[in-house]
Amino acid sequence: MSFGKIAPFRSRLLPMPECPRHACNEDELVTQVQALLADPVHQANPLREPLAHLLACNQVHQAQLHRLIRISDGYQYISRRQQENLEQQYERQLHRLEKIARISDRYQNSLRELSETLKQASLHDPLTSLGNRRFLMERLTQETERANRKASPYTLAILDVDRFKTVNDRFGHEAGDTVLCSIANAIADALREYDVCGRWGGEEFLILMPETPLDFALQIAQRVTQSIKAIRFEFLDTRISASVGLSTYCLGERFSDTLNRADAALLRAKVDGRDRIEA
Ligand SMILES: Nc1nc2c(ncn2[C@@H]2O[C@H](COP(=O)(O)OP(=O)(O)OP(=O)(O)O)[C@@H](O)[C@H]2O)c(=O)[nH]1
Repeated sequence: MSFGKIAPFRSRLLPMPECPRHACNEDELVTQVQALLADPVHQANPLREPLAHLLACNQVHQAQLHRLIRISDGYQYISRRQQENLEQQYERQLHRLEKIARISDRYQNSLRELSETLKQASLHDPLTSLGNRRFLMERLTQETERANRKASPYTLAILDVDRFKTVNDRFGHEAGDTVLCSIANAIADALREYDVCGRWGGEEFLILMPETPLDFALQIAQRVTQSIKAIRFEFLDTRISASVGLSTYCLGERFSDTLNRADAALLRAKVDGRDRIEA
C-alpha cells in the first residue's frame, strides 16, 4: 500500500493570520501578555481576568495543536518508513530470487555436464576411449534401420589381435594395455570419417562401415591390418598382427545374424593361420 508523498502536517495548516499589531513572534506576545497580567498597575483592570482566561485557553490550544502536529508528523514518518520497507523488501526478494536463479542455473549446468559425463562414460571404453559394446549395439540398431530404409547395407568387421595373450604373459598386463591403445588408434586412423569403431571386448574390436559393400569393406580392412602391423613397440621384437572376419548386412535380417557371420569368418581366419581377413 502506498501513502504517496505526504507534506508535513505543519505545512498544510492554513497560514496563521498575521498579528494585528505587528508581525510578532507568538512566544513574544505571550511573554508580553504575561508581563501585563503580572504588572500591579493593571491589577484592578476589568480586562485582566478575561485576558488571563484567554491566555490560559490559548496555551491549552497551543499544546493540543503541537500534540496533533507531533502525532501527524509521526504518522507520516511511519507511513513513509512502511513505504520504504515495502520497496526494500521487494528489492531484497528480487535480489534473493536473482541469486536463487543464478544458483539454479549453475546447478542445472553442473547436472547437465555430469549427466553428459556419465553418458560418455557409459558408452566409452576407459582404456582406449573408443565406443564400448553398448555404444556399438546402439549404432548397430541405428545403422540397421537406416540400411533397411535406404536399401543400402553396411558391412561389419570383427578384428581380433593375434596371440595377444603372449604379450601379456611376456611383458605384463600394462604393456598389453599399451598395445591395445596403440591398436585402437591405428584402427581409428585407418578408417573413413563416417565408419564406426569400438571395443567389442578384450582384444576384439568391431568396425561398422555404413553403406559399404563387401569389396570396399575388404580394402578398408586391409588398410586397418596394415596400419596395425606398422606399429613398432620398443619391447617387442615382432610385429603385432590381427585377424578379421567380414560380413555384409542382408536387408531385413537381424544385425545379430550379420554379427554371427562375421564371427564365423573370424574363426576361419584364426583357424587358417591368423593375420588374415575372411568374409
Ligand atoms: N592387457 C590387457 N589384456 C587383456 C585385456 N582384455 C583381455 N586381455 C587379454 O587378452 C588375452 C586374450 O587371449 P586369447 O583369448 O587366448 O587370445 P590370443 O592370445 O590373442 O590368441 P588368438 O586370439 O587365438 O590369436 C587374454 O590374456 C586376456 O587376459 C585388457 O584390457 N588388457
